[in-house]
Amino acid sequence: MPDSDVIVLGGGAAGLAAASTARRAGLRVVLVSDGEPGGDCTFNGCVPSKTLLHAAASGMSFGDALARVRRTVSRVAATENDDILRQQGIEVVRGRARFSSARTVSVDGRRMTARRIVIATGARPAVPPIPGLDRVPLLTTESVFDQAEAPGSLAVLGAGAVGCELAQAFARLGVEVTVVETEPGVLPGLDPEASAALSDALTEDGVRLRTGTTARAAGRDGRQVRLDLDDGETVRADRLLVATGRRPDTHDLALNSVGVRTDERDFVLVDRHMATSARGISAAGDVTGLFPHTHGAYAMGRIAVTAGLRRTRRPAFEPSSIPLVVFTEPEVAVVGTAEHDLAGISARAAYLPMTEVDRAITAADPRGFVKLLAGPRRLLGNVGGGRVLGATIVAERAGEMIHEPALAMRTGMFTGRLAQAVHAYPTWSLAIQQTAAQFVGGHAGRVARTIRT
Ligand SMILES: Cc1cc2nc3c(=O)[nH]c(=O)nc-3n(C[C@H](O)[C@H](O)[C@H](O)COP(=O)(O)OP(=O)(O)OC[C@H]3O[C@@H](n4cnc5c(N)ncnc54)[C@H](O)[C@@H]3O)c2cc1C
Ligand SMILES: NC(=O)c1ccc[n+]([C@@H]2O[C@H](COP(=O)([O-])OP(=O)(O)OC[C@H]3O[C@@H](n4cnc5c(N)ncnc54)[C@H](O)[C@@H]3O)[C@@H](O)[C@H]2O)c1
Repeated sequence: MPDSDVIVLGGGAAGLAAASTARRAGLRVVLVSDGEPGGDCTFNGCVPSKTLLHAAASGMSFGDALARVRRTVSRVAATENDDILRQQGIEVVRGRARFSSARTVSVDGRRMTARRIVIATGARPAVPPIPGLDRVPLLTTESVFDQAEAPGSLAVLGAGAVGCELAQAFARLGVEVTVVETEPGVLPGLDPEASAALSDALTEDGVRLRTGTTARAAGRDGRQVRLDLDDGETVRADRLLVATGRRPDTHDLALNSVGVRTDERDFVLVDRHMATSARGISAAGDVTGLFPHTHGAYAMGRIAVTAGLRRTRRPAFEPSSIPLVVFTEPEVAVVGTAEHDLAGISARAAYLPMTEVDRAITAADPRGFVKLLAGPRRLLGNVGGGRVLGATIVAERAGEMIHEPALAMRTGMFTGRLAQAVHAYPTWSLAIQQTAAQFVGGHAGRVARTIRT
């Protein structure tokens, strides 16, 4: 008889979701984590970065902003600590886990068995193999929020979500920021217009953007860090933040020994139900590389447990209608497919600049736009304006506005329905109705255009 029904490895968003879902289903659960419950989101990710952005936007000093970050992290951490988990009936074991067999895990010499095991060990910052980088002091998201004093200048390697959010926050806190990004624009992979709009916003905040180039070498110049770029330029800064993506935390789990397959970057391979290649072992969250955001990790953690309990109608992870938000100002929010990924589908795009949205005008920040993409439904074609395939929004409140198109996608709603639903005036969300109206007639002289692929 195994010691428990489920062992969850990792106490981040995915692990906490898996453990509480299993507990609610009446299962005996052990949560093993070598870090505090809450994981990256609470301690190194969403919570400190959003607090820092907010503090920087409200004009706080560097010292006050960092103090606020520490207080906020403690407050959030207090809602999910070991005691609270134990009160829910979850056994918490602190330490680093390793598989001994497909049903056995060892933690510091203690062996535990279970019917099912969920791997939710997350990811860590990945440092690229740039010559000299291993010999300079560098910050990652695991150390950037611990700085006691403001650096005079900061070089940021990578302009993904971390690079853009933290570049804006530090620039607003009075730090001279230079961002170096290999790809031609910031937030590569997203709609190029969103990337351009965010580049403009970061530049307005005083961030120097060096895109389409990378560091070929790193070194020190006195007390400063030096990056020699491919294009011949040299960037010097007091501190260097490496924000070039993540690698899964799988290296010492002994996954091979239990038949859990990983991809070429060591992310755990799973099916739609979060099952790995080894029977009885599931995985969830950043360790799968599927949708590296807290709400995705949480959804995967729940599915990893519930799918294992059912033989029919097993829940599946569907990232295609889950939104993501980059919390810069303006915010960038995305759901579904981007226009450049619509090859082979006869689709239409509707576009509304925020300069034509009264709420944005009254807020004196008409930066950004709403773009909705819609395509024909099977049998019904473009009747009712077609179904929503994706949305990109750049706006002060884009992170709130994106949930309407996300819900439309999730429920297979026609764009005509979004256009028919009377929205309150003057809200940011009214822009969604006005954009959707372009698929079924038009709005203020604008009509949806056919996308040429
Ligand atoms: C700066 C930053 C900002 C972010 N902002 C956002 C945001 O605004 N919104 C959003 O949705 N997402 C954001 N993210 C992403 C989000 O933080 C992650 O997607 C999320 O934390 C992933 O959760 P997880 O449970 O998969 O992994 P983690 O939170 O990394 O948890 C994994 C846990 O497992 C433990 N562990 C690892 N190996 C072992 C082992 N062998 N044995 C025992 N325990 C182990 C680790 O210590 C850790 O506690 C941000 C990330 C960063 C870095
Ligand atoms: N708001 C959010 O939801 C949010 C915020 C922050 C982070 N996150 C998540 O955290 C994770 C880490 O974020 P991230 O921004 O570090 O990773 P990322 O993968 O999103 O972006 C990394 C960027 O670094 C660039 N890059 C890679 N190597 C480089 C090099 N040698 N020189 C210059 N540029 C280089 C890439 O082209 C890319 O643009 C991601 O999964 C992200 O989704 C989410």
